[in-house]
Amino acid sequence: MWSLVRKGRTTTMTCLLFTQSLLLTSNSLSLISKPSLSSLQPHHLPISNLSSAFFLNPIASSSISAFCSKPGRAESVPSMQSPESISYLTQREAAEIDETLMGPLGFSVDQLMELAGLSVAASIAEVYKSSEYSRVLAICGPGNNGGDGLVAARHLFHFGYKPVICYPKRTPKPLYSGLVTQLESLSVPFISVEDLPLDLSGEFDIIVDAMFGFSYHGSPRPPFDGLIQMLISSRNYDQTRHKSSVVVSVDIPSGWHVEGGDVGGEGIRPDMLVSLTAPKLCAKKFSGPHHFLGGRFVPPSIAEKYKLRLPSYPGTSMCVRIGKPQKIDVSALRENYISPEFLEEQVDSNPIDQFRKWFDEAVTAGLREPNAMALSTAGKNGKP
Ligand SMILES: NC(=O)C1=CN([C@@H]2O[C@H](COP(=O)(O)OP(=O)(O)OC[C@H]3O[C@@H](n4cnc5c(N)ncnc54)[C@H](OP(=O)(O)O)[C@@H]3O)[C@@H](O)[C@H]2O)[C@@H](O)CC1
Ligand SMILES: [K+]
Repeated sequence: MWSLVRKGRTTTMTCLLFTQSLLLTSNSLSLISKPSLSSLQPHHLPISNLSSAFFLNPIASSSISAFCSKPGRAESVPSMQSPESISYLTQREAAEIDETLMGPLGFSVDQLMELAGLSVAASIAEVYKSSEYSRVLAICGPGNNGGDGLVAARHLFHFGYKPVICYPKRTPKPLYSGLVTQLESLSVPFISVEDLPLDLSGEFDIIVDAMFGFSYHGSPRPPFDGLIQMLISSRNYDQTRHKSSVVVSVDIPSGWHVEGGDVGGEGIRPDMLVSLTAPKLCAKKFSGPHHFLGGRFVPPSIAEKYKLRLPSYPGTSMCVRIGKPQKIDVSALRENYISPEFLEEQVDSNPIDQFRKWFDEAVTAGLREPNAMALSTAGKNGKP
């Protein structure tokens, strides 16, 4: 926010830079609504032709205030999808699609795992910023779900998080040993089950549950039974003393029946579920706040064969939010626009130059659509 104050005058100008729509107004000036300045039609005023009449001359004005949305809120917002309009897979369908992708369709498991893990990391980064949730524990199982966890941890490292890996049942295949080497080369620590702290919430902000995916069956065997219990305890942690770590499940909340969900009612309750390829039936029972879909690699032939109704991914995003929209704490949205006062003498006498300065500042601050703006003015009587 910039504000200009000169005592003894009553005239006011307010300049608002928005991230979405363009609206230019003044007492008697024309009204320009969407689209953004850069794409104005001829009958609209292009930015270079904006007459100084659109801006209150700083010398004649007494007070200028400009507000802009806070930098860093440029989070890409994936589209919401109604759960009813999305297909859910049985365990058999999930395995069949996997086989088709890696058989006749020519994909390799490495490729799909890389995209799956990247989707998981991207989903996490959409919701849990590294500035607040940097300490990540990825608990990885013996199969491909565990591989997704290893890949996600590597991407999270590159996104600025500090991952630690618990990988108790390593699979001696080159794919997995390669993933381990890649993490080791980044000095990402591996921790044994025995060395895990009893209180995971005290040590980690995010726990990535990559133990079991769609091939899980029966009851969890050691050491995963104990690990699942640790995740349940971490969620029940006394939240008055600490913030509890958030649990992000990859494809299936580990221990849940792939189709029936948490049938015993005592399983893990993840905060986030990242379904891969398409959600499995158990995802209908997921009641946490963040359900994402990742694995942007489903060819139309697969979608047609299995009559899959899947959401479209926004832009170039590797993930899309599905299910209910994120609950928003309205009070947390409020931002305090405090900036040093700035004096009329500091304002450029040429309003176009002044505007350019503000525009450059908005670009530098990383605002979304800095070219979208609204300008309003008030007359000498202080009225708009
Ligand atoms: N296109 C796609 O679909 C893609 C899928 N991808 C990912 O692959 C996942 C499926 O992977 P997956 O098939 O390797 O099986 P997964 O669920 O990781 O576990 C198997 C391991 O768990 C073990 N195990 C089973 N039950 C157990 C128990 N009760 N207690 C203990 N252990 C138990 C089992 O051992 P076994 O029972 O055979 O002795 C085996 O070692 C999928 O969910 C997704 O995340 C992406 O990577 C790429 C794209
Ligand atoms: K999982």
